[in-house]
Amino acid sequence: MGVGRRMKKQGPPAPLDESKITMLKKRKSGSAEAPPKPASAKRRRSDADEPVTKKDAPKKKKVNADVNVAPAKPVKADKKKQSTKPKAVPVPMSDDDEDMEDLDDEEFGDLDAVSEGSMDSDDQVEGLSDLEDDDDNSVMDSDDEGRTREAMFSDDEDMSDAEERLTAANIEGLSRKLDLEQQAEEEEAEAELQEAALQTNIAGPDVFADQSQQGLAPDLQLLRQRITDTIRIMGDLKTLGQAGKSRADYIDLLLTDICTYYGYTRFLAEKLFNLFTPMEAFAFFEANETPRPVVIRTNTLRTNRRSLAQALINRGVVLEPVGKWSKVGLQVFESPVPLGATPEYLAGHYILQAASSFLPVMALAPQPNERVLDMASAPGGKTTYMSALMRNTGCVIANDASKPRAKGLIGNIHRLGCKNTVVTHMDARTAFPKALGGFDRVLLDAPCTGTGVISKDPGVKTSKNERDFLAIPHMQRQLLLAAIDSVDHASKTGGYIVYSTCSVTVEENEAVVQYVLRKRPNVKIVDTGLGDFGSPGFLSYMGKKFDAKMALTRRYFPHRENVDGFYVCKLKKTAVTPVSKTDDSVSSAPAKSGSKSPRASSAASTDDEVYDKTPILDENGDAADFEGGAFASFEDPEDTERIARAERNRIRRKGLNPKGVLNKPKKSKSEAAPKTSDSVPPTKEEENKTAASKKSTNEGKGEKKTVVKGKEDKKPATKSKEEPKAKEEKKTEAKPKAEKKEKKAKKANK
Ligand SMILES: C[S@@+](CC[C@H](N)C(=O)[O-])C[C@H]1O[C@@H](n2cnc3c(N)ncnc32)[C@H](O)[C@@H]1O
Repeated sequence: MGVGRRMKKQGPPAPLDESKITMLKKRKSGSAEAPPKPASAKRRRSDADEPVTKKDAPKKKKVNADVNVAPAKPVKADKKKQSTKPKAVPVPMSDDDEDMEDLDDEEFGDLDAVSEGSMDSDDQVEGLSDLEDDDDNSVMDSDDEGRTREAMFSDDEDMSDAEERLTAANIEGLSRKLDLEQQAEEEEAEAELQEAALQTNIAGPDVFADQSQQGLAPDLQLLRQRITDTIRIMGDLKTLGQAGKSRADYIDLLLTDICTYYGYTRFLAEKLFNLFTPMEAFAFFEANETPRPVVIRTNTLRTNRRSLAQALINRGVVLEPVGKWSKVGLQVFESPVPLGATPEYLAGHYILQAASSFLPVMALAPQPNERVLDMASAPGGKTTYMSALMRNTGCVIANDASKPRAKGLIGNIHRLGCKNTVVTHMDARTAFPKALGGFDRVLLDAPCTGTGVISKDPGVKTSKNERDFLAIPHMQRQLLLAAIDSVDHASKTGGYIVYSTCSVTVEENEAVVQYVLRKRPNVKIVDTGLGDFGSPGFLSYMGKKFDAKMALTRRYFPHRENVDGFYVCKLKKTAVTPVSKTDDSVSSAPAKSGSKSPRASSAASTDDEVYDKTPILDENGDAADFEGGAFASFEDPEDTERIARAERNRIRRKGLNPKGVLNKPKKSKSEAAPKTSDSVPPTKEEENKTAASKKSTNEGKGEKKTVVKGKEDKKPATKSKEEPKAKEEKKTEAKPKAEKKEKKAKKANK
């Protein structure tokens, strides 16, 4: 009982305690069969609870008001007064507990019902109202309840049963009412204070006056006050603005204050400020000062959310579902144990993952048996989610350019039991689709400036400069083009790309998408499927207009959704990228001379241009070959084809036409000899022949066969340096022999 009770007291809901619920449901069904008469606490509640929960709020007030005023019931009023002292005594706590037990017993009709902690008080109020309205009603029949009260109010032993019950009910009712009133008063006072603070400067405070204090350590309270004052003035500049001060002056002052108060560089503060109204910008900066809720994602490859919640609750963790939008997220309010070291964590039952980071995967919606690419995947929160959604079928290529991060990725993949995942460590800009293409879906959770996760990494406030906001979006554009070109538009189940960042700037989001829409007319923005959660992408920004469908992309903000700042865009590829378009997109750099392949030329000509090999076609240009082939089991005959294909790709990468190179008649041994690193790699046959001839040559010379033999072949300079040495050695070896011969000859002569 302890756990469930603790949870209800500390956090709102316990909607996940389903195993307990099942047990309780059984109990409930048992009690339902029992005769209705045995006036128990349960019965009181079962009579009262369900209809009461929603309608009793007014009743509660009415009853309490009666209690306070009605002279016809002096006893109640007296008891109530007496009750002011016991109110602080743990009676309400006991009541709470009891109510919780009752709730446990009776209210857990479904998971959500558990979360209604307010039902406790409602229950009580209902009991109270019943008690007053009809003296003989079922509430009063509650023997168990009566006994409980007796025990609780043992000081009042001389009172009659009815009085006792009345008193107990009044005390708790009053206690709750007082609590509510106090809370309301406090809220009112707070609101008044805030209003007063604003009213004091109703004529428009002279926010510029304080600037003389610059240079001293800032008084943060004053600074904050000035920020709010400036924002208020900017809301009605005509009335509140000072003469001679323009909007720009106020913005300038506000930005200066924001930088001082929150610690941003001017550059970044301005960039972020420009995304919102001044008021909302303030809310955004404020939200960045507080952490987002801790969220874990259930790994459905190993367990389910209900069992996981139960296991963690048993460890004293206070949690609830993250929201209706996710079936696997749990928000953790409190944990007496480190969440990264529980047995459940170690067994891979969950992963610590920010709520917003679920969204791109949900938008991508990978299906079982698909071939999916996660272009920038470490540390694998999204990869492992994809793997789980695909139920460990199909294939996920999890790539990341960072080796240390890729190690973390591998760790997570193993811990979470993802068996359909292959980790690669490549620069996705150049590796895809050259190395692999034809994916059903691609996720590009792009490297970004991290302006959406400042609460996690406050270093962003000062570390990101103008250069970053040029270089990073540039990289994002390259990656997104590669992502698009790696998708098979003809995929029967997919053909989708999801682009996401944990940044809120337009340069990294809408502007990147706009760029690729221009470069790749064969993609279109589609609905993310994430519903109303979040806000639509910007349709325009600072005079720039974006695609009308940009509103289908989603933005998430810490101050709006209480999640990390995030951006999600879903694209559907409708056709292979037209070669003409890839040529169009050539920027300034000239095409590689001598290259006859249009694809190769376009790829070589610009740094943001990539090949479109969606999918990588076989020799006959037949894409159907790839259905289940590219990622199927690596059987021998298929391997041969793959190797051949890889070879063709290799040749293409070198800017050569594979057909031309492979169909060339094989040169004679002597002709083939001077191969450079740029030439086409030798076939196996050729390699064997070369190796055999080298071996025989070396054996003939009596030299030892070494591993670096090949290198020596490629580096004649080294060899030539070694030759004179060997000759000298031979000479020195030969000298004593000659001397001996001479001596022998002399002896013979004698
Ligand atoms: C936002 S993080 C990815 C987070 C990951 N998707 C997850 O959910 O755990 C961006 C990743 O991109 C990787 N990265 C940066 N440049 C890359 C490139 N050119 N190719 C592939 N990965 C790259 C970084 O190493 C980093 O791990």
